[in-house]
Amino acid sequence: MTQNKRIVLSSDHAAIELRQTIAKHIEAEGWEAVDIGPTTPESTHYPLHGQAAAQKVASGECALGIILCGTGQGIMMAANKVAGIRCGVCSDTFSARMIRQHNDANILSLGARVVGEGLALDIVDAFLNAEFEGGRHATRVEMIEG
Ligand SMILES: O=C[C@H](O)[C@H](O)[C@H](O)COP(=O)(O)O
Repeated sequence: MTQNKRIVLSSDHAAIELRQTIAKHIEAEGWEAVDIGPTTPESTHYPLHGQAAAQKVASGECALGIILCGTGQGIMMAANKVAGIRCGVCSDTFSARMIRQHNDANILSLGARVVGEGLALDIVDAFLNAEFEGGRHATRVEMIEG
């Protein structure tokens, strides 16, 4: 893993509490949480928050990102529109590990209305602690980038 330990977090209104819990959890594990909100519960638009987090990863300011909405799906779609972003939605730890190892994903998306807190934290740990394997997977990731 890179020396950059900054992990950007963002969500829409559906996932504020879980996002803040994840931020505290990863800080306790030695990562630097860059939580870009929102912090108030008013209804908001997930594309804004997905794209804001994606920009921080694409620019190199943050090494990786964790984004959340109700299902994780809409905010993932928005993040993946930013060049250089590979974001997957995960509801299990195997997928969270594999999107790093095989797909070199740089953002994890979670659905706060899908997974409970305990599982979400395990998924986050699986994602952050996995490493891209390179080799044949690098060839395929380059093909995604076009
Ligand atoms: O993919 C979209 C997300 O799940 C949103 O969090 C969800 O659509 C928000 O729904 P609502 O406005 O009913 O809270």
